[in-house]
Amino acid sequence: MAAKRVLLKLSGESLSDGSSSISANSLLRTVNEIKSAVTCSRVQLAVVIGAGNIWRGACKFIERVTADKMGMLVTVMNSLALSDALAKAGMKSNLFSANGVSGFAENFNREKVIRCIEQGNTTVIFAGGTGNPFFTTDTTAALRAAEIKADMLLKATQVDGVYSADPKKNKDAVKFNSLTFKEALDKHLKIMDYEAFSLCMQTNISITVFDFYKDGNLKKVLNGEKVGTIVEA
Ligand SMILES: Nc1ncnc2c1ncn2[C@@H]1O[C@H](COP(=O)(O)OP(=O)(O)OP(=O)(O)O)[C@@H](O)[C@H]1O
Ligand SMILES: O=c1ccn([C@@H]2O[C@H](COP(=O)(O)O)[C@@H](O)[C@H]2O)c(=O)[nH]1
Repeated sequence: MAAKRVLLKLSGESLSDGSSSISANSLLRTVNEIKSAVTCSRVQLAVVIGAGNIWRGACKFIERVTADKMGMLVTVMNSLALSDALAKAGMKSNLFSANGVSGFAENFNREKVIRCIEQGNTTVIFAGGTGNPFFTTDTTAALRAAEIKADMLLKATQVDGVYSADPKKNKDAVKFNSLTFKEALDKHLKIMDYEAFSLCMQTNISITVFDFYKDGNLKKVLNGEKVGTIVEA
């Protein structure tokens, strides 16, 4: 059976314990979840990590474009942390960044990335967002998934799937086991932004939204078990 090519979107919070933005324990847990999942399944893994643990891109004294650049830079920091923690756990990774962050990461180059993924035995990490302001790392994940022709996008988050409304704000929200891209877009479900859903719809890459904080869930998703919510055509 051919290896599945998977784009895993981690939130910045996966590196944080709440009191410190990047905590050793959270990094270790995240890496252990990845390691135990990839060692038990045939998978070519690429990762995009958000910046919500450090920067959310808003401040009245900072222009939106500047704030967005800061957010993209934070994803470089988080990616560097993840890359080192993977290395400590004995896992190889290759870090590519949008825009030049010379000396910190290699520039994103699609052909090189695909060669790297095909050689296997590495986790490719995409830093620096799309390289453009006004976007998010969810959209980055959808974009990179399309560029590398991923089979699926996994959104690792703090909720156990897609709900009719934000379950953290609405106790009556109802969970979907599955839904179509069109439904997700029409219902304005804010678990991911419009651009990310729309790009995955155009490229026919399914999205699985699952609770990353339940131990073993990533492994279950990669092994094809029904976890979370799947959004597909
Ligand atoms: N319809 C919905 N179904 C499920 N969750 C939803 C929905 N609408 C909004 N949410 C919220 O979306 C959040 C998604 O968070 P996500 O994992 O993207 O973290 P983030 O804060 O954006 O991370 P980062 O900025 O680091 O990428 C969930 O915590 C959830 O509360
Ligand atoms: O392509 C991109 C990606 C991200 N940004 C900015 O970075 C922050 C952090 O990303 P999250 O997805 O919210 O974790 C985002 O809010 C934007 O400000 C960007 O401009 N372009």
